[in-house]
Amino acid sequence: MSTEIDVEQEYVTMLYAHLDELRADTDTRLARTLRETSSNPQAMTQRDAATAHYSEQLAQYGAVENGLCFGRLDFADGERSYIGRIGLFDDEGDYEPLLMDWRAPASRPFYLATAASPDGVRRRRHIRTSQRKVTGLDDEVLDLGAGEQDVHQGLTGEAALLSALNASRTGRMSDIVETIQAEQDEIIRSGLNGVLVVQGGPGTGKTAVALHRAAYLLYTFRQQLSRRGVLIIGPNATFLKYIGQVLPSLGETGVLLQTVGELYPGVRGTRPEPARAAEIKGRIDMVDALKKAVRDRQEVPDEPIVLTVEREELVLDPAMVKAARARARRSRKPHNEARPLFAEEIVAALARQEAERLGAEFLDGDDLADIRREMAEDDVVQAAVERLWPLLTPQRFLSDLYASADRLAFALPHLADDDRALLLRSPRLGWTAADAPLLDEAAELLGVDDRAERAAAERRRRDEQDYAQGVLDILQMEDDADPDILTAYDLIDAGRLAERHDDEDYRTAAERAAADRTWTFGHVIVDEAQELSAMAWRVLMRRCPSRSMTLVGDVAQTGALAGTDTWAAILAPYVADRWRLAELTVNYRTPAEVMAVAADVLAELTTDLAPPSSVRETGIEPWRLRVPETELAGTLAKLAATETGQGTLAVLVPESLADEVGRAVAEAVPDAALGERPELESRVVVLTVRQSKGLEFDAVLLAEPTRVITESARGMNDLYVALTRATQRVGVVHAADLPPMLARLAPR
Ligand SMILES: Nc1ncnc2c1ncn2[C@@H]1O[C@H](COP(=O)(O)OP(=O)(O)OP(=O)(O)O)[C@@H](O)[C@H]1O
Repeated sequence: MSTEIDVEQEYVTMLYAHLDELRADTDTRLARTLRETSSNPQAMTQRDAATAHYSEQLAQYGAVENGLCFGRLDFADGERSYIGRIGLFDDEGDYEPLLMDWRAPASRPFYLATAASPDGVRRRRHIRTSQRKVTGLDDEVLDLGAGEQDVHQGLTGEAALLSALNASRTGRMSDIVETIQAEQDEIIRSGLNGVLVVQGGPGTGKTAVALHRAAYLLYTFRQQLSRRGVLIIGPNATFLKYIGQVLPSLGETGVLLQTVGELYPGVRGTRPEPARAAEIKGRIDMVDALKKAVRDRQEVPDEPIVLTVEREELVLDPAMVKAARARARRSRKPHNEARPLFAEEIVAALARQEAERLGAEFLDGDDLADIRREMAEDDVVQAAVERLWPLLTPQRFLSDLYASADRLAFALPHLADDDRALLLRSPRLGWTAADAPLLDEAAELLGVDDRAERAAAERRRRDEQDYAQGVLDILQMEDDADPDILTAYDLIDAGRLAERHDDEDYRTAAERAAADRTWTFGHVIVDEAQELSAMAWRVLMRRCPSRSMTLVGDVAQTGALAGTDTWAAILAPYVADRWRLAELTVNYRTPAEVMAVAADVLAELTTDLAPPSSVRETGIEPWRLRVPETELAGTLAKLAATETGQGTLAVLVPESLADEVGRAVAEAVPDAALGERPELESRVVVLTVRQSKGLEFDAVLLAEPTRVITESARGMNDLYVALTRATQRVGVVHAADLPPMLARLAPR
C-alpha cells in the first residue's frame, strides 16, 4: 500500500523530470546559439543577448534544485495545488500549472490561510525534501474548528517553522520561502510605489523579508524593474556575503548588492576611521561645507600674475580674474561645467591686451579671433586657468580638502579644532565608507565637462548612421525588384535604425548600474537602514527619484553615531510624512530566555519600543561568569575551544579587547576566524560587537558588557545587538561589575 510520502514522492519526481527537461532544452538552445557565427553586428548583439538569457535561465534552474517543491494546498472544493520555488507548467494539453511559483497570487493562501480564516483551504501541507527525496510531511487541517491555530501567535506551518528555526546555522543566511509568516507576507507583497519602512526588533526577519520582497517585486513587476534594476544596501561586506546566497536560491540574480562605501562607482570605501569622524562626514552640514570648498577652488590671486605668452609678457590682474569668476558663477553651472566660461573670459581679456599691444586699430575681426584661438591653446594660459579654476574630479577635490588644514577651516569654520583634525589626512590613504556619499555630493557640485565625450559620441552616432544607411541601401537594391512590396525604407529610416542599435546594451541592469553614478533604480531596499547618515540618504534619494523604496531596520539597534533614532527624521526632507510604516513583532531567532535579558536592556534604552516576542523557548538560561581581568581572554578562548554544542559560535568583544581575545582564541582554536573580514562559515568566529550587526550564530560568548556600553555613545544599542545574535545559547564573561540591567543572567 502506498503511503502519503510515496504519493508525494511520485509527484515530486515528476516535477524534477520536468525541470531536467527544461534544463536540457535550454542547454541545447545555448549550445546552438554559441555555435552561431555572423559578421553582422546586429546579429552578434542578438546572439549575446540570447546567450545571456539562456545562461541566466540555466542558473535559475540550478538554483531551485534544492527544495524545488515544498508545499501543497488542498481546497475545500477538491482542487489542489503545489507550491515551489518556480512555476512549472504542463506543456502538453492546457498548459496546466504543475507547480505554482511562491510569488504568484494563487500561492498566497499557503502563507495566510488560518483555521479562523481558511480562505477555501482545507489542508496545508509542508513537504520536506532532501535533494530529490521526500523525507517528511507536516499537515495542518484548517477546517477542524476555528481558533485552534491561534496558540503561538497564529504561526503558519508551525512544525516546519520550528524545525527551520532550530536548525544549526551555517554562517550563510538561507531563504525562508517555505515558512514565511503572515505579518511578513503582508510586507513582502506590499505595493511597489512609495516608501515603506519596516520597523522590527532583532530577529523578526527584517533582512529575510527585505530579500524576499526584492524577489517578489522582480517577479511581479518584471517589465518595470528589469530595466532599471533593484539596489539593496547592506551595512558591510561581511553582511553582504552572509546574505549573498538568498536571492540566487530564489532564482534571482539581477539585484545589485552594495554597501554605502561602494555607492560611488570606482571607489571602495573600506578604510576604518574613528566613529566620530564618520559621524561628522555624515552630517547634513557637509552639503554647505562642500559648496564652500568648491568655491574655495575658484581663486582670485592677491597679486597680478605675469604670463609670458609667445615671449611677450601679459598680465592677469586680480580684477580681471574676479570679473571672469563672477561671470562663470552667474551661469549657476557646476564647477567643471562653468570652467569653460571662466576660461573664455580669461582668454578674451588676455586677447584684448595682446590686441592693444599690437595696435587694435590695425586688426580686423578675423585677426582677433585668431589671437583668441592661439591664446586659448597656449600652454601658459591653460596652466593659469588650471591654477585659478582647476578641473576637478570628486576624488581629487576631496583628497585636496582632507589634506589641507586651511581648506578644511574655510569649509567648516564652525567645527571645533579637534573635530576638524579628525578629517585631516594624507591623500595617499584610502577612502572610508563615509567618504562615498561625499564623493557623490562632490560629483553633483563639480559636474562633468563632458564636451569631448559628447563630441566623440556624436561621431560614433554618425558612423552608426552611415553604416545603417549602407544596410538600408543594400536592402533597397534587393527590394527594387518588386515595387509593390513594402520596403525597409518605408518602415524605418537610417537614424532610427542606428538608434535601435544604440539601445542594445546587453549588460544586465545591475552591471550597468554599478558602473554609472547617475543610474536611477526601479526600487531601492536598505537593510539596517537606521545606520545611514544624512549624507548617505541624499545619495540614495538621488538614485531613486521615484521614491519606490523599502527601508528595513530597528531604531533601537542604531550603532553608527550618524545613524537615526527616528524614521520620521530621516524621511521628512524627502517625502514629508508620505511613507508607510509596517511593524514586525515576532522574534524568530532569539529564544525567550535570551530575549528576556535583552528586553531589560531595551527598557533602559527606550520606552517607545516593545521587545519582539520570541516564538520558542530552549530551556537554556543565559549565564554569566566573573573572572579576574587578566584571565578574561584566556577564559573566553578555553570556553570557545570546549563549547560542545552544535553549529556556530561567535565570541563578541568590545573594540578594545578585539586583538587580545582574538589572539587567545586563535591559539586555542586554530581554525577560528577573526579580523576585518572573517570567514563566517568557520565554527568559531571572533567579532567586535559592531561587526556582528545583522548576523546570527547558534551560540554567543559576550566579553565585558560594561566596556561595550562605555566605548561608544551608542554603547547600549550595541549591547542590545550583541545579546540578540544567538539562536540557542548565550554566556557573558566579565571582569568588571555588570550593570544592574543584566541581573537576570544566571551565575555559571
Ligand atoms: N518565517 C520564517 N521562517 C523561518 N525562519 C525565519 C522566518 N523569519 C525569520 N526567520 C529566521 O530568523 C532569523 C532572523 O532573521 P533576520 O536576520 O532576517 O532578522 P532581522 O530582523 O534582520 O534581525 P536583526 O535586526 O537582529 O539583524 C534568520 O535566521 C531567519 O532565517
